[in-house]
Amino acid sequence: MSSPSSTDRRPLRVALLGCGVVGSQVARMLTEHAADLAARAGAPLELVGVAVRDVSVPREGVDPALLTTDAGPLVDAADIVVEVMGGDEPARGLMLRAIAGGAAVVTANKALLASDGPALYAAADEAGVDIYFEAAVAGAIPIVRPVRESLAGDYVRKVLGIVNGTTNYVLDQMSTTGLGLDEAVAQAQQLGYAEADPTADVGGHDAAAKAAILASLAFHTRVTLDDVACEGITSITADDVAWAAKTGHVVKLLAIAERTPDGVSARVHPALVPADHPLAGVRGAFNAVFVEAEAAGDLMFYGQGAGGAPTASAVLGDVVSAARHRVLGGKGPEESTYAALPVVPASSAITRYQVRLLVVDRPGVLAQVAHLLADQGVSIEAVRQAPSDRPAGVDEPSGLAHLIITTHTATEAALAGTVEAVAALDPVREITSVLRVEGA
Ligand SMILES: NC(=O)c1ccc[n+]([C@@H]2O[C@H](COP(=O)([O-])OP(=O)(O)OC[C@H]3O[C@@H](n4cnc5c(N)ncnc54)[C@H](O)[C@@H]3O)[C@@H](O)[C@H]2O)c1
Ligand SMILES: N[C@@H](CCO)C(=O)O
Ligand code: NA
Repeated sequence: MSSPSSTDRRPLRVALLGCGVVGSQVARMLTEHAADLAARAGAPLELVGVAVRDVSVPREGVDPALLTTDAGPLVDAADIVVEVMGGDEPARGLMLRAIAGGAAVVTANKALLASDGPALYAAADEAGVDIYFEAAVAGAIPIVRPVRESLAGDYVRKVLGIVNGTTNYVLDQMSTTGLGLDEAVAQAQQLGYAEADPTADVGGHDAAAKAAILASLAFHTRVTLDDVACEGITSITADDVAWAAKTGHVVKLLAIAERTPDGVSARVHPALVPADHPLAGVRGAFNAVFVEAEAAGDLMFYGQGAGGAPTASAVLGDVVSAARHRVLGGKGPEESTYAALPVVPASSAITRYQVRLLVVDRPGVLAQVAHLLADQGVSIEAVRQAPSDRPAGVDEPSGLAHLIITTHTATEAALAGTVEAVAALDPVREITSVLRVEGA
């Protein structure tokens, strides 16, 4: 007797929570690709309802009869619940309700996963249902599944990610077209990359949520948003971007998850990336995640990390995985926290600094700065001096010069302390900028 074909099987009921940038594309693809999705999943995927705030808003390609403001009963009737409404509540309560009712959950909600993921994972494990979240980190780019499954036999040492499309777009526009921060953010909003509140992008919090998720997966350790030291791009100036180019670097907002001698470090900050590093070539709103693993070596995952259709691609991949388990049995991976490594504070992270100083341009100044760094145990990799166009003052007749010092690696705490000491030196007029260097 032949096995039943995918179309003979009972349809799996899919409930969609949210029909915005991502949800509208999930709805479109579920409808347009129904036959292929049924064949791949092993059963038809039937969109049974779409929860929205306002049913009177027309949604192109979505049957208005499917729209509802009452998400609870929709969730109760579903086999697979797709949460793309974002925010904390009601998303959290609805996902827990779905799990308690035995439905699989697919979510793109990195903010919620990074703060409250453990409660959701525990509920899913207890109920024996799948919770998938590929779209939560770097949109379309397969990175959750590769780290969770493909690299499960290896040891990840470090993850360096450009995981926020909005800020990468902004930094790229600043360096190529001279566009200002606010203007570039407005463009990213129009293109559907930015969060509902773009300060989550610009302030680094969106990337920090993704760093927490990546660190948890890579190091089999529970890392939440509170563990991630976070700096955004608001202090990056046109000068920083221009000096980066002059010293052979590009400014990128990086999410970093790293195995250190004492545990695990997770942080987000702007950094100078050498122009020949693969991450330096990631332009516009594109994302990339660079993974250094013990046996695999260096890997880079690249593609569209934001936008409706790309993010919907990741969501639907997860829907198909969950559907296959419904049809064939089995279950996706559970939360893995067995290593339980200590999460170390950002001050003990090992990094390098590039410090730009404005100094009095007279003999011996460079030696004085170099001496102080040596005293503090920070070794210098490169020094560059350039004249400043700032007019000379009475006490500095020979004028001022820029001094750009790139250090070798040291702890964040040692480097920060050294910068403070340098700032107090007599010939130092100003610390113009301090940026970390990563990827070298
Ligand atoms: N836009 C992207 O590029 C992108 C990429 C990856 C992940 N995400 C994540 O996907 C999720 C959705 O993002 P988006 O850009 O589609 O957002 P959006 O603001 O465009 O859409 C949200 C939708 O959810 C609905 N909604 C919100 N609160 C609701 C409530 N209380 N009841 C009923 N409906 C409600 C809204 O009406 C809207 O239809 C977020 O978690 C976001 O972080 C977005
Ligand atoms: N606002 C996010 C969306 C993807 O998570 C970004 O700009 O990358
Ligand atoms: Na992804």
